[in-house]
Amino acid sequence: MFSHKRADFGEDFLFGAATAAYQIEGGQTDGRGSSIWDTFSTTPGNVHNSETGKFACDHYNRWPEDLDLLADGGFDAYRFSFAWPRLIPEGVGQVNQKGVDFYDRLIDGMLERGLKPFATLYHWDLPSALQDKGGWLNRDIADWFADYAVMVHKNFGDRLETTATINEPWCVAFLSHMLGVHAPGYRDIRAAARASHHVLLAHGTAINALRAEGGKNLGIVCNFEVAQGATGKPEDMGAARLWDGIFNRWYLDGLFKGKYPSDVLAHFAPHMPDDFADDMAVVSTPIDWFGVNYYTRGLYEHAPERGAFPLRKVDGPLEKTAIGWEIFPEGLEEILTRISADYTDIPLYVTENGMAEIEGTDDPRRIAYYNGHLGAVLAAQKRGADVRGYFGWSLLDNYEWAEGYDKRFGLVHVDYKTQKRTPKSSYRAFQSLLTGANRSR
Ligand SMILES: OC[C@@H]1[C@@H](O)[C@H](O)[C@@H](O)c2nc(CNc3ccccc3)cn21
Repeated sequence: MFSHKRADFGEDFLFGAATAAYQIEGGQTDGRGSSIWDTFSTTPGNVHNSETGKFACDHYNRWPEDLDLLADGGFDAYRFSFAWPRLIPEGVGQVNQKGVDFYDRLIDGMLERGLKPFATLYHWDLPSALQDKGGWLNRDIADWFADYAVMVHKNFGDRLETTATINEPWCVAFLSHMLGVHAPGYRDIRAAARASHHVLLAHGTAINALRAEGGKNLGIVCNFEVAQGATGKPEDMGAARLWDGIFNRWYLDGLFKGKYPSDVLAHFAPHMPDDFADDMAVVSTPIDWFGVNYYTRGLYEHAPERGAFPLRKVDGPLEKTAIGWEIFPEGLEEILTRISADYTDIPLYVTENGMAEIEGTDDPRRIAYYNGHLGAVLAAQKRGADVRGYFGWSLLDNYEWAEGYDKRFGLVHVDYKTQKRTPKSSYRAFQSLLTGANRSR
C-alpha cells in the first residue's frame, strides 16, 4: 500500500483517475463522425499491430460500471474527454443529439455517484472533416474550436467542475506534425510550427468565448518532461535546454508570459504564421487552473546530423516502465515547483501520472511508482506549489495510441475479449488510501 495518508495532501485535495474518449469509448455508432485517429490507425504502419479504437473498452455502453469503479475506489473526481466528432460529426454545424444524450447520461452518472466531472474538450480526436480543411494548419481552427467549446458549455457547463480546453498541445502539434508519431502523422517543420501556434491560439480563443458565456474554472493541460544532458558537455547540456524549450517552455512561456522562447523560435521562425506575435495576448488569456501531466525525464545529447533540431534522446540508466520511460519521481516535484515559482500561482492539478505494464502482470512496481510520485506532490506542496489534486493515468487499461493495447496503464485490467474489468493491486492501494478499506461492490 502507499506510505502516505489522505490527510497529508490537505483537506480539499482531490484524487481522481483519468481517461480519454478515443482510448476507451469505442461506440463508433449513433451518429459519431470520423476522427483523425480513425483514419491514422487504419493506415498501415502507424499503430502497433494496426490496432484501432473501434471497440476499445466499450465505455460507450459500459460507462455505469466504470463510474462504479471510480466511486468504489473512493475517488473524488473523474477526468474524461468529450469526443468532438461524437457531438459535432463534421466538426462545425450540425449537432448529433445522440452524442449529447450520451454525455448527459455520463455526467449525470458522475454527479449521482458524487464524482466531480473534470472535462477535457480536446484529447486528440479531431473530426476528419476539419482535417480535410487543414486541421491544426488552418488558422480557422481557432474559431471552429471556440464554437465547439461554447456548444459544450451550453449543454453541459452547469454540471462540470472544471473544463480544460486542450490535452497536451505539444502532442497535438510537435508529436503529430514534426515527429509524425500521432495523427495526422506529419513530419514537417512548417506544419509543426504552425500547429504549435494554432493550438494555443485555439485555446485562448476558446477561453475568451467561454468567458463570454459565463464559463468558470477554465484551464489547459500540458505535458512536461525533465530534460537533462546525457553528459555534462556543453553541447549535450545545450541539447537538453533546447528540448526543454520545445517540450516545456514553448507552452509555459506562451501561455503565461505571452511570448514564445527565442531559442525554439529561432528554429520555427521561417515557418511561423504571418503576424503570429499579434495573437500572443489571446494565447496568454488568463486561466483559472493549470493541468500538469508528468511521467518521466529524458536524457539528451547533441546530434548535428539531426537537421532542424540537432538533438537525440538517449537511453537512461534508471529503472523503466513497460513503455520504456525511466521512473523519476523527483522530476514531478521539480516541474511543479518550477511552474509555481517561475510562471503562475494559480492552482495546479496533476492531471496525469502513471505507469505502463505489459499484459496481466499487475506489476507490483506500480504501487511504488504511484507512492513515489505522490510523495513528489507532497514535497512540491511543502515548497509552495498550490497543488489541488492528482489524477492517476488511467482508470482502465485502454488504447495507448500508436502503441495499441499492449501497454497497459490501467488501475483496472481490461480483458478486451470479454470486456471484463478487474481491479489491480494499484487500484486497491488507492482504495485503501481514499477509503481506509479494500472493498468492491
Ligand atoms: O502514454 C500514456 C498517456 C496517454 O495514454 C494519454 O492519452 C496522454 O494524455 C499522455 N500523455 C503522456 C505524456 N506525453 C507523451 C509523450 C510521448 C508520447 C506520448 C505522450 C502520456 N500519456
